[in-house]
Amino acid sequence: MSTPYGVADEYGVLTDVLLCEPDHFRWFPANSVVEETLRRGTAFDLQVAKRQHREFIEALEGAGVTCHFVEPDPNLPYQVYTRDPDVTTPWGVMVTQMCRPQRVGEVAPIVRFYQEAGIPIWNWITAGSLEGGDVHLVRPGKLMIGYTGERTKATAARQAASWFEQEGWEVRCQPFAEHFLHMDLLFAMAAEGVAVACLDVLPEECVAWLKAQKIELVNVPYKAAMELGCNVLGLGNGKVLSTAASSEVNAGLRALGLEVLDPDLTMFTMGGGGPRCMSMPLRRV
Ligand SMILES: NC(=O)NCCC[C@H](N)C(=O)O
Repeated sequence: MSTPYGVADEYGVLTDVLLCEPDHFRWFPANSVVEETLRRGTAFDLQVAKRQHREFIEALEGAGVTCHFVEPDPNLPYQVYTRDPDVTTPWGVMVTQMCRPQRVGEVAPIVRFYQEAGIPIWNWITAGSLEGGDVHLVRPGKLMIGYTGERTKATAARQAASWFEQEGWEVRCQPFAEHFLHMDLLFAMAAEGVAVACLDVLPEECVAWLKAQKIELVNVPYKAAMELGCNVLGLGNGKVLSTAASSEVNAGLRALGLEVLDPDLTMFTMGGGGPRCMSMPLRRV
């Protein structure tokens, strides 16, 4: 690796991560999860969100991860989901292209962060929108990009795929239904060769491809997936960051011998994003 930053998979020991404080976080209808939250009339509470985000940081720091922060911008209510405007690769950052008008501006503080940190920009998506929640480095050399045609367009998925393929990677571009927002509502790596997956929904050919990569899948039922049960963050060293509400998923991961950290993150999961959406790994070893 030519720089001290870079990520080739989702389970090497996480040393550095990019977050954003939820100073300007609020819910607005942007996806099926938050639409359901609003339909139920659940009250948003910024103080609770701030307290939960602090617990999230404490869990990461307790696991030895250094947290870096992008500058919060009052115009960007979903900036806390740092997964989406960028993807760290072994060669530098791939800056993505956000779909929703309310999130397009996230590119500015993200790029400013990388420039100031001296982390190189490797590539920049130009072929339509692509959001980081759809990009999964399942093993070094094996990438899956989900696309619904909404948040991530097929053209943009192919553009990203071509850059990874030029580096010798195998890339699977996987279509799925728009209702599920990002692939990381249905699937995420938890540890080497272990992922959580909503088998009710993931297309069969996708499940077959993951199994061919020798990935064991911990099933997450539909209802739990819509509560962000799949949205875990692998920390390496046998640790995984999930949430307190995902008790069945956590039990499944513990049964495989993994240590599960489970802060309460309901203010964020009810907005459509969990631990994976709220973090962009900058370096794994
Ligand atoms: N990777 C993710 O799934 N990110 C969550 C984004 C949630 C945010 N409320 C959005 O709709 O864009």
